[in-house]
Amino acid sequence: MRIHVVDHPLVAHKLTTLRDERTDSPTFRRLADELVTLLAYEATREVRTERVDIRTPVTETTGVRLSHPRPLVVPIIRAGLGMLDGMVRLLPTAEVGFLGMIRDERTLKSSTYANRMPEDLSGRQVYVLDPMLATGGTLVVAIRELIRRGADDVTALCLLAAPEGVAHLEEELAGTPVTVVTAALDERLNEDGFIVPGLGDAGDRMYGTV
Ligand SMILES: O=P(O)(O)OC[C@H]1O[C@H](OP(=O)(O)OP(=O)(O)O)[C@H](O)[C@@H]1O
Ligand SMILES: O=c1cc[nH]c(=O)[nH]1
Ligand SMILES: [Mg+2]
Repeated sequence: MRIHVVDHPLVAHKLTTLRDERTDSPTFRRLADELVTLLAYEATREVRTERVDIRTPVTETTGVRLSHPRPLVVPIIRAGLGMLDGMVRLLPTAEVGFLGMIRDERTLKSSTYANRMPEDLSGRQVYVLDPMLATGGTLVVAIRELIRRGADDVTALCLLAAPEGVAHLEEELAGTPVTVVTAALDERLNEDGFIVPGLGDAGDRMYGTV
C-alpha cells in the first residue's frame, strides 16, 4: 500500500479552517469540496489514458484522453458524499457507485447498510471517497469488497488519516494495489476512536447543525 500526504500551503490553509470548531456546516461543505479537488489532482496522477490524434486549427497532433473502462468513484455515505462533487468535477465521465457504512460508536466496528456498485469491476480503477481514516475498519471492508469484485487499482481519498488506521490498512491489505491520498497524517486516535487533533465527526459537521 502506498500513502501520499499532499504537502501544499493551500491544502494546509483550508484544512485548518475545516478543523476549527467554529466553522459552520455550509463553510465545512465548501472547504471539503475545495480540498477534494486539490487531493484529486494528486490522486489521479496515474489515471489511465490513451493516445488520441486530433487536429488543432493549426496542425495535426497527438494528445491523450481518459481510456476505457471509465474509472469508478465510490463515496462512502454519509460523510464521503460531501467529497463527490469535487471529485466528479475533475472526472466528469466517471461512473459513480455508492457504499453506505456506519461505525458502531462503542465497538468501532463498521457495517455496510447500502451497496450500489457494478457487480463486475474487472480491470477498473476505483477512487474511494471518505474524509476520515480513523481505525481504518471502514476502508478495509470497502476496499476488500472492491477487490473482490475485480478492481485492480484502488485509490482512497481522505481528508485526514490517523497513523493507527494507516498501519491497519497496511496489515490487512498487504499486497493489494491500494493508494491512500490524504491532506494530513494526524497524531493519533483518542480512546473514543476519534482522530486527534482531527476535526470531530465529519458527517455531523457536514450535515448536522449549522
Ligand atoms: O476508520 P474508521 O474507524 O472506520 O472510521 C471512519 C469512518 O467513520 C465515519 O463514519 P461514521 O460511522 O461516523 O458515519 P457517517 O459518515 O454517516 O457519519 C467516517 O465518515 C468514516 O466512514
Ligand atoms: O475522528 C473521526 C473518526 C471517525 N469518524 C469521524 O467522523 N471522525
Ligand atoms: Mg459520522
